[in-house]
Amino acid sequence: MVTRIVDLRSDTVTKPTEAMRAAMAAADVDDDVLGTDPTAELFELELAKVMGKEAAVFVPSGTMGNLISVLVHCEVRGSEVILGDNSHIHVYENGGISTLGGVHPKTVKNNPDGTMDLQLIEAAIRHPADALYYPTTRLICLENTHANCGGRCVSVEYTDRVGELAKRHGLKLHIDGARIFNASVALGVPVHRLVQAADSVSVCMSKGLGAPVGSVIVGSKDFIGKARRLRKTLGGGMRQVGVLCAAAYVALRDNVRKLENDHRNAKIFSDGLKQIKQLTVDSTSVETNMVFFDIVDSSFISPEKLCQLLEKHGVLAMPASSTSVRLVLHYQISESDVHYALTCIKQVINQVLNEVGQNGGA
Ligand SMILES: Cc1ncc(COP(=O)(O)O)c(C=O)c1O
Ligand SMILES: C[C@@H](O)[C@H](N)C(=O)O
Repeated sequence: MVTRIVDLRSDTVTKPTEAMRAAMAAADVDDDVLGTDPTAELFELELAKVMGKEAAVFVPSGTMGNLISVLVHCEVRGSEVILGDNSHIHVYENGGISTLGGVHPKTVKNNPDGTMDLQLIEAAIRHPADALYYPTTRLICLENTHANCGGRCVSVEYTDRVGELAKRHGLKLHIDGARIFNASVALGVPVHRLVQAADSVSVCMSKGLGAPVGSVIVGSKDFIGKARRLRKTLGGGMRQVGVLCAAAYVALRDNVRKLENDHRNAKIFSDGLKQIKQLTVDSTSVETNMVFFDIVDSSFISPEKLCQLLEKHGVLAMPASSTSVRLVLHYQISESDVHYALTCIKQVINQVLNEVGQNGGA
């Protein structure tokens, strides 16, 4: 009988706090499609200010935030976007920019730290004056923190250099900032400075910040005007959305300060995993709330099997590859939960080792 749940599958699993639920219940609402929901307006103004941009629009998900941003920047037929081959937009968003927006993705290899070599980005750019048979590059996308690169932070210096490169070539820069507040806290750089070079940012309120639903796109007034219209086209126009914005407002107010503790717990987890000889973890890559670890010999236990056995102890995690597992820390995971999960991982590995009759143990 499982009496304790430690959910490390993702920071998308965070549930609304009592303060969020109270704010949702008390929210002053009206019809946001008619532009009159006061709580939505208040929250959008606040987030635009925090991010240092002119305007903002609330959207149901980070996927829609990225989709709308790419499609507004690439509204001319035959447009191409340069993005990481391991980016969330390219890997986990159903190819929406192409299937719904007709935008052509031009991938550049992501480095382990989440960046793309500037020379490779520049080499990938295709200009309108180029050969008739080329698409035209109109946008570069970055991701900060970078989820598939272990939640690594992209520095403000690198972001600024990509912004300069984009401007030099008449391109726009979008940042998938699903976890931009994690990057800001880990780098010690104010979030508005971190995204200063970007023309648009999609910010998730529903991950480490803990709101139940939603993301926000920030950018210029003109850009957000087009984004709001495209949101409606995509069926994302919401009526009394102030109920959700009220929770997002509380998340912004209360939970940014909790991110540092998530990063601390990730480090504690990573250090504990290093003590288990059947596992390897690159602790230098643990910069924020994610920990990826490899099973040294996945022939004795696969990531899927390990996650299945851990679930019997109430520890929930997700395989990241055929040899690795991803753990994501969030403010509903305590340090005690971290130590409990580590104990369960050791127990499961010893259990399997005993079953296969091997010597040694975790
Ligand atoms: C880096 C990144 N971008 C975008 C998204 C999409 O957000 P959503 O799940 O709200 O569509 C996610 C994950 O959820 C993500 O990890
Ligand atoms: C899986 C992915 O879409 C999600 N953003 C996560 O990190 O959990």
